[in-house]
Amino acid sequence: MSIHKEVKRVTTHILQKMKVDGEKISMLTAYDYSMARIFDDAGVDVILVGDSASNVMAGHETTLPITLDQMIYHASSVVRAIKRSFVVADLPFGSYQGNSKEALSSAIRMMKETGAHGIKIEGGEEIVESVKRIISAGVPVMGHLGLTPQSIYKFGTYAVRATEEAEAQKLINDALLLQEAGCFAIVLEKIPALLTKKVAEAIHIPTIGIGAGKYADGQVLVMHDMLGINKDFKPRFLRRYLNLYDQILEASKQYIKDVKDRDFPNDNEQY
Ligand SMILES: Nc1nc(=O)c2c([nH]1)NC[C@@H]1CN(c3ccc(C(=O)N[C@@H](CCC(=O)O)C(=O)O)cc3)CN21
Ligand SMILES: CC(C)C(=O)C(=O)O
Ligand SMILES: [Mg+2]
Repeated sequence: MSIHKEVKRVTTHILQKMKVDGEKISMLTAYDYSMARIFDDAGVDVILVGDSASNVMAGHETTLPITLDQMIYHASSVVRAIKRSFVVADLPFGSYQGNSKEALSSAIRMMKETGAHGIKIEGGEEIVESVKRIISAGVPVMGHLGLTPQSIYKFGTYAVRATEEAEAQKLINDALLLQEAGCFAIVLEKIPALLTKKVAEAIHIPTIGIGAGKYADGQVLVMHDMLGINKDFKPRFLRRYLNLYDQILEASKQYIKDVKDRDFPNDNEQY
């Protein structure tokens, strides 16, 4: 037995209890071992291995190009760092939309090859059958409604979603269907705060918002955005906790200067 204090791992039951108790859920994205280790240490409840890796790790314009193999590489790296947080991995575009059997085999690959604790897929009514099939295999599923980046070309913009009554009604209905299908939580992305309030009150599972306002049961941000590594991404919903771009830029410039000036390494930094 370990001599270290055992940490209580976050489970879907604990996340459910947090909603009931009114304790807000914290979620951040991570894509690698070193960052996941810091977030787990900090006590973040959920770590999302987002397909935003396609943007922030690989430099693609959208989330569409990232593959299941690449997501598995990121998720397995994150899981190796975790002691307490609940790890959710996005299934990427093209790995689940075909049919529920394909969705199940992608979810099983993700769970088997990474050790993640659950998966997230985007969509409502159209993915309900897949959600049910994945959950019946024992895999916790997180839903994702509102701005769903994998269908960006269907909408054409990253503008706020569900501002019209019909779209808002559809979103509430989708949330109810995902709950009924067995999802343990739902991400709500870039929708009006008052619609988030309605959804959060209409369902008993936690809602986790990004650009969805204060009434969500939890919040998620992409790590590069909240740490200020992403210089040009500043939507109104984003709060920056550091300006790492500038700090890393200055540190790199200092290193370059020290090398050029023969300042590094000094006598103590060599053998
Ligand atoms: N770095 C990063 N952060 C994210 O939050 C994120 C990703 N990447 N990649 C996948 C999706 C895409 N997401 C997005 C993308 C754009 C906006 C956004 O508000 N964009 C514009 C407004 C565009 C418009 O109104 O038409 C902005 O203000 O920057 C929000 C979330 C969220 N996800
Ligand atoms: C923005 C969050 C919710 C996400 O899906 C991602 O990072 O891929
Ligand atoms: Mg995503």
